[in-house]
Amino acid sequence: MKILTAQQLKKLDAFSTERQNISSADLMQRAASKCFNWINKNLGLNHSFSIVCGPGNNGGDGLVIAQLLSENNCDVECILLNFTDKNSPDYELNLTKLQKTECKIRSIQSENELESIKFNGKIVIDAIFGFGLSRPAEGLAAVIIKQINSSRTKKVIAIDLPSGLYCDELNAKEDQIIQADFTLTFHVPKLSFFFPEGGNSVGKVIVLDIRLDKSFASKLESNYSYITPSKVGGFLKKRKTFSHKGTYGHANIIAGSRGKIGAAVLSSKAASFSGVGLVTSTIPLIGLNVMQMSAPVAMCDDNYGTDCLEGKIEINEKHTYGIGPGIGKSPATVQFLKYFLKEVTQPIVIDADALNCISENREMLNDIPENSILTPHIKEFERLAGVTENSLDRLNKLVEFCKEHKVYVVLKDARTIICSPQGKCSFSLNGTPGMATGGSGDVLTGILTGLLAQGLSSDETTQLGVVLHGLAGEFAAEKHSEYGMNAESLLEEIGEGFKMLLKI
Ligand SMILES: NC(=O)C1=CN([C@@H]2O[C@H](COP(=O)(O)OP(=O)(O)OC[C@H]3O[C@@H](n4cnc5c(N)ncnc54)[C@H](OP(=O)(O)O)[C@@H]3O)[C@@H](O)[C@H]2O)[C@@H](O)CC1
Ligand SMILES: [K+]
Repeated sequence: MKILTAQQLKKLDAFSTERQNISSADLMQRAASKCFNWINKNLGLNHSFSIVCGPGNNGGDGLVIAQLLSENNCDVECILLNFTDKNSPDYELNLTKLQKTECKIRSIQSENELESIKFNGKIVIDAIFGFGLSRPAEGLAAVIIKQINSSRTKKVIAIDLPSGLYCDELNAKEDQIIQADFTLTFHVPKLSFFFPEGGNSVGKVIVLDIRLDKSFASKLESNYSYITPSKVGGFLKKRKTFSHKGTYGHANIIAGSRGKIGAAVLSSKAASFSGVGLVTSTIPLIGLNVMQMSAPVAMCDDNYGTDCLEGKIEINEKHTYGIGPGIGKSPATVQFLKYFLKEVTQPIVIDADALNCISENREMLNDIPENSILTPHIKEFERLAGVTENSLDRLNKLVEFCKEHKVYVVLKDARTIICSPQGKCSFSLNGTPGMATGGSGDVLTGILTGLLAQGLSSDETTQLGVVLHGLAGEFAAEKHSEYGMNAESLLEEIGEGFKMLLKI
């Protein structure tokens, strides 16, 4: 699904109401009903609700949610921020309707009036600003945002976007933004959700389908899209009854050096849980016993070096290679990598120290086969493509890099970004902060190599692999918490990830 700018969302909104022959107020009613239903189903109605409304249509959504809560006999208070008299028409219409209900309404003109408002113990619904934010929140809006953020609220639910967060621009560090537990966003997540500059404020993102015109949306120009489990589930190939290990490809994980054999084990095991027919681990001799004992499913090729990989590898055209986890950067390994890249012609997966060796020996960039998949984290990417100033600068450099080198890059972060050789970027919302531990990346390399080996294209591999890895993380966090999980927990949950993708 395409990620759209605020301007495009406005166009889509206008087109959809015209096409469906409904008014903009009807669309607002639909959007707000979706929010109400989500709250009812997931949090229940037995709470004290405080709804804070700004002057635009985001505030209008808040007013309709207040009506619905009030009609359902909830304890609800609506706070109107009157910093302008230019309220939107649908806001005015819904305020008149709300005034006919039992809902308590308080109109706030100045900062002193905020002192009497308490958010402690309440569910706060943030409907101050949505995608119409045109400048940083200041004055009354900034003060109330600060007050909500520092209160002991039960939960904060942001409608469409946390107020103060831009839709498709970067916020400055000092900007006041609502820190939401949940963001109920309409139609599609917004670009800013994927960047660390504001993305920490969104909490858990719930995308609500408000039936905007999908065919019109698909024709809008956007370089960015959002990957969902339901989209990538379709990339999985059906396994045939009469099939054997040779049917499903051969992943060859080139990894490890003295003290870093664990990386090779994690990658090889992850590959073996990805549906691939066969796994070979190409490791230095030092890792042979460890690998054979901890990953008996993997065959070992220990012909290249004792403590680290060295020498000239013989390329097998039938193998799909993933190279890098734990290989180190010793001069012998750099030579090994140089030779490998010169010889290999099929797309490969390149991770970790292999990327660091390449950034220090940039001529190797020219030898990377087309459509290969590079999986740097932000620091590794900056070593390859240069230091970046912020997320938007990084995104632009990412597009340039992928186009220039005709490769896919999976830029690993809390919100992983995939960029294709055509410069198209896909974003995933799957994953959890519990995955921010050593070895998670090695697991991703294994999954990607295993999927690529099964004949999926690089495009399918990156999208499916990133979502699957994120789902495995979510299942691990559910079982062990975000604190009590590690990269090995991900391995155990890859199967649950597959089960979910197969159900959709
Ligand atoms: N298509 C969809 O997806 C649907 C969208 N819907 C909803 O509409 C929302 C977008 O509504 P919107 O366009 O009215 O803008 P919104 O965010 O309410 O704010 C605009 C107001 O705030 C003001 N303002 C801005 N910044 C300010 C600041 N820093 N400090 C003070 N004031 C500031 C601005 O003033 P101005 O910039 O004109 O001076 C204007 O008065 C969207 O997020 C979603 O919730 C649903 O109802 C239905 C389907
Ligand atoms: K909001």
